[in-house]
Amino acid sequence: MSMFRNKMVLATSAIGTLIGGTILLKDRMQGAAFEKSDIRADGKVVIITGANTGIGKETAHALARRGAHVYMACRDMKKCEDARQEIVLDTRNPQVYCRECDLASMQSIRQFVKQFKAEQQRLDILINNAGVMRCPRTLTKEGIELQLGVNHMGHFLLTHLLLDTLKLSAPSRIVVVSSLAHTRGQIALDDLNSARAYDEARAYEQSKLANVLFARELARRLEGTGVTVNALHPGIVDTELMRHMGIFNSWFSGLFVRPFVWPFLKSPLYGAQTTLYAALDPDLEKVSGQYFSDCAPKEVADQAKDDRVAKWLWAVSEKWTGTLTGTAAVS
Ligand SMILES: NC(=O)c1ccc[n+]([C@@H]2O[C@H](COP(=O)([O-])OP(=O)(O)OC[C@H]3O[C@@H](n4cnc5c(N)ncnc54)[C@H](O)[C@@H]3O)[C@@H](O)[C@H]2O)c1
Repeated sequence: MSMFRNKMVLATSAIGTLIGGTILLKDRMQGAAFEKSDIRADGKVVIITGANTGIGKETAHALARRGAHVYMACRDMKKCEDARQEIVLDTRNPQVYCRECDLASMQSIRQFVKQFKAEQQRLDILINNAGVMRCPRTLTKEGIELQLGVNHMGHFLLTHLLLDTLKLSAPSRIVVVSSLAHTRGQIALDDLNSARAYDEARAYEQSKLANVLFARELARRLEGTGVTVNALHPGIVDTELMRHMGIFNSWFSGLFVRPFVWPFLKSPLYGAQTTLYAALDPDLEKVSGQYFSDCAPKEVADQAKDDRVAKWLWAVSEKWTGTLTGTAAVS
């Protein structure tokens, strides 16, 4: 009997140590918090794309708490409204708005900007956050491969249409949520639209590299305007982003993969910290063309420093989004 009791005590303390250790590890893996948490954003007008879930929702929440006027630019109005109500209830800031913006449709983006400009004279912070990862090959309304279309091209058009307002509101900021995945990315100069060959992971990595190339090229073009643009990696964050990756959504993964991966994932709250840092830290007011991770500057991959590719991508993006002509032409 006493041997049985000893075994029980041993097993209980082993389980306790395992749980305690896992929680401690999880805590350590959350990464840096944006330290200047008392910084207010009262009256600042902010647009956040993909603000109804994950990192975008936490970013919207934190900015609303700091007093900003937050425009949640989302595709799904029902989910957006649910998130908005949660944020307003918690922050008591009524200046949080849901607006439809499907980044897979140029017409939707143009309509969003038209409505926004009819309501607001200024824009202090634009946060290009929305993203889709490793989905099966799908096309946007204009025929652009979805990951490139939403993660890069849609944001390219959105930013372009808002530049005049951002310049008038200077000092103002553009924050581009990229990813560490850009380090594995290559821009397929001969098959940008993945028409000949499609690989879900490669298309995501290409789109995230495009984010960094875009941020750096735009920063160069905006020199002297008072509008800054920086890109970032939010960390590996526990969000719905992996919804298309079957391995992470099966019962098998729920039982045998997730428990082991969970301690190493940031919560969405911590995933939003580097975005908040880039959007609000006063020390970054004149910093542009940089890349951040864990609330600190970080070197980008060599292929993200290739100015010739950045210029090529810029020219193609202008053509495919119709920023010069008003009519998108994908080829
Ligand atoms: N989660 C991570 O580990 C991680 C790592 C690196 C980078 N990122 C980047 O962080 C950003 C936010 O991702 P998340 O992790 O919060 O994922 P998420 O899936 O929770 O959020 C993505 C948001 O983008 C929106 N979105 C998708 N397609 C859209 C479209 N056509 N139009 C408008 N909105 C659209 C979704 O509705 C959602 O609100 C993405 O750009 C992602 O690439 C995430």
